Amino acid sequence: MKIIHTDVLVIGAGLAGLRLAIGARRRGFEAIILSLVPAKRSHSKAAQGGMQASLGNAAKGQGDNEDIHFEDTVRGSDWGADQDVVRMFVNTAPKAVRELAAWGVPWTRIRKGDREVVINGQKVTITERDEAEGLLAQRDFGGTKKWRTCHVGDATGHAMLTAVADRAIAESIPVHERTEALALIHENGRCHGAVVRDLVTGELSAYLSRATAIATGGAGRLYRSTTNAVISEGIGSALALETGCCALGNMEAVQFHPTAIFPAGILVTEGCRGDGGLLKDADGHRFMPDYEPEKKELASRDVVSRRMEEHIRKGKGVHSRFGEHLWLDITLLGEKHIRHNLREVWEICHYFLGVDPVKDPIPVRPAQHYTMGGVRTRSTGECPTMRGLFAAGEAACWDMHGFNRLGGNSVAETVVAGMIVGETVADFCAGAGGDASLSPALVREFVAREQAKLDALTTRASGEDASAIRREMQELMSAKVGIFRVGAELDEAVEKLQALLVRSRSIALRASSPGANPELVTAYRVQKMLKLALTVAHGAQVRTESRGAHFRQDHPRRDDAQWLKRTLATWPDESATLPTLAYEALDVKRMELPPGWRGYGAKDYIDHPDTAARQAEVDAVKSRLAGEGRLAVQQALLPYEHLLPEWLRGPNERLDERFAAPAARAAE
Ligand SMILES: Cc1cc2nc3c(=O)[nH]c(=O)nc-3n(C[C@H](O)[C@H](O)[C@H](O)COP(=O)(O)OP(=O)(O)OC[C@H]3O[C@@H](n4cnc5c(N)ncnc54)[C@H](O)[C@@H]3O)c2cc1C
Repeated sequence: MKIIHTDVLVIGAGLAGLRLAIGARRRGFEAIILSLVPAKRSHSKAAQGGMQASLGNAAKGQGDNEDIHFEDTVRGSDWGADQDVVRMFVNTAPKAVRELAAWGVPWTRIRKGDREVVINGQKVTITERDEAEGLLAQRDFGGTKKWRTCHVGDATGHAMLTAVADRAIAESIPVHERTEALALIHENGRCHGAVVRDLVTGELSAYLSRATAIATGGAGRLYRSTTNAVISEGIGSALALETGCCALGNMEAVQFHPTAIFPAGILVTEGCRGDGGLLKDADGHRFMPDYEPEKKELASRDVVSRRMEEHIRKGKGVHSRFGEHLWLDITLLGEKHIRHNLREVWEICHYFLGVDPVKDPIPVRPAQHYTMGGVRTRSTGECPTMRGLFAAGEAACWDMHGFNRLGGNSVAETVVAGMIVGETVADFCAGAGGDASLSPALVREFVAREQAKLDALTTRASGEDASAIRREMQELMSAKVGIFRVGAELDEAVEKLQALLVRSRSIALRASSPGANPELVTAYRVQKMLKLALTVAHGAQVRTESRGAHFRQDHPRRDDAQWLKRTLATWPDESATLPTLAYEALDVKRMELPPGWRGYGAKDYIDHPDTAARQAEVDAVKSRLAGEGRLAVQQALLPYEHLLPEWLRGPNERLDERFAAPAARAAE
């Protein structure tokens, strides 16, 4: 048995895993990163539209700051987010975007003077300030009050991942690609690393580490229709779940993106609507202003996706041989803008659809896009119930997005979380927590257990078909645990998923090769995916309210009185067919932004009993400190800086502040 030792084992080589490993390496610790694919093929590469950071450079972003980004994110989350984490995030995002610029990300820059843009369907001229010439540009995105999304055309993830992966190479961090973590090695609430399968040879090894971090991305492939890559199967989250003691947070919070190309499910970025694209129905009518007069196409994703499906249900969808869809019309942006700022969109439409978006509308319908839930951690990234285990990025629930993530906040989260959690991991390795004694027998036992599971699959003479089970799971999730949910259908979904899980325990293969064998991979992954699917469906079944992306037709109101809490799902034991659910209350008395109306979507919610008192306190602090500037008010309401590593504390500089009169600056 091969045993590999390292200080830090990072499972996942997307933006979050790479940035986390760089942080630990810079503090002097050895790190190894595992990845199913070469690092630069990780799913982060697919991010198109951009990264939110409140720089306030662009004319339409003027006046932006951390407070506005904070409010947008908390409202976007439908008050599900941890406000400490959101504060840490909004303060660090501008630093992260600048770090990436220094690492070579060719951010789209501002050119001073007049330029024509499309706002609310109209061509408008805006003037970029002289002093902003050459600074990072921002575009508009959904659910935001300011233009805040920094981007590299519409290939932002590509540029970011290339730069961060190159930085990891420069820091001499090895990526063991085409390897897959199958199980965490743990004992008495202490993680010691993972059992890892070589996807080419099939050989199992033990990777032993002082600290282990899960950064394995989302679980989109639980659904049939998703914008996610084929490797986004949520396996890292399942590894934590299978320990029996780590919880997954808010798994029922699943995002559906409004503009997936129909029927392929490939994403066209929110940047299309941010730049002025319109949603239209079968009659060519722009319908979003009818539902959302304030934010129109740029309400948050959960709201727009629901409105689109509602409109299709009213008979306004476009009929095609694959089913119904709506149109995304970006023709009004003009060829120059599309070929320059939305080049990937043009190419995707051209090559995958045979549609020229310069001249023709794009067929779209919402599809699964993002996993808000994940491995529950503290605000600094460590798992509260397993020492030595950490998580970051889409696989984690630390919990920045609550029940709905804003566009552009995910790639920003990956690098910010990498910066913060990388420090937590390094602190852990440097402190007493980094020492752990481990018996060789335990390692042998974990490896043998995984080998036995694989052997059972490759030697069983007859049994269930792994691909068929997986397809049934995906169909079920899309049909019954989608955008609109209802109790009876969720009951049915849970029951059928349980039956599929039982069937998956007797899968037999046609190809029994223990090495490179896609059928074997499907077989062992689907067993884990079904457990995840059950955390989603059962969480949705029990949560009898609507919040963000979790919408119950039979319970359409947000109910803060009963449900202002985070779902924690654990898996009791290998024979179980249902997760155990527990709940963690969110503390309204500490909230900087107490629950209220989001500014879009339904205005109909049940208040938490503490909301009115906390709102009165917040108002009193704001009026008492009115003359002392926003930072003083913020500190009084929710002190969070102690949670950040020292080098990430402190305010961010902005153009407005640099050019402001000294008196005004002091007040800031
Ligand atoms: C089409 C698309 C466009 C998007 N555009 C944007 C955007 O414009 N702005 C934005 O903010 N967000 C966007 N997002 C979301 C964002 O891209 C992702 O949430 C984010 O990049 C996830 O990064 P990550 O590092 O957490 O995971 P990933 O980049 O998904 O990386 C996961 C890594 O884990 C590895 N892995 C998985 N399982 C295992 C295992 N068992 N063992 C070993 N390795 C494993 C994989 O190989 C991979 O290296 C988009 C998402 C999609 C689908």
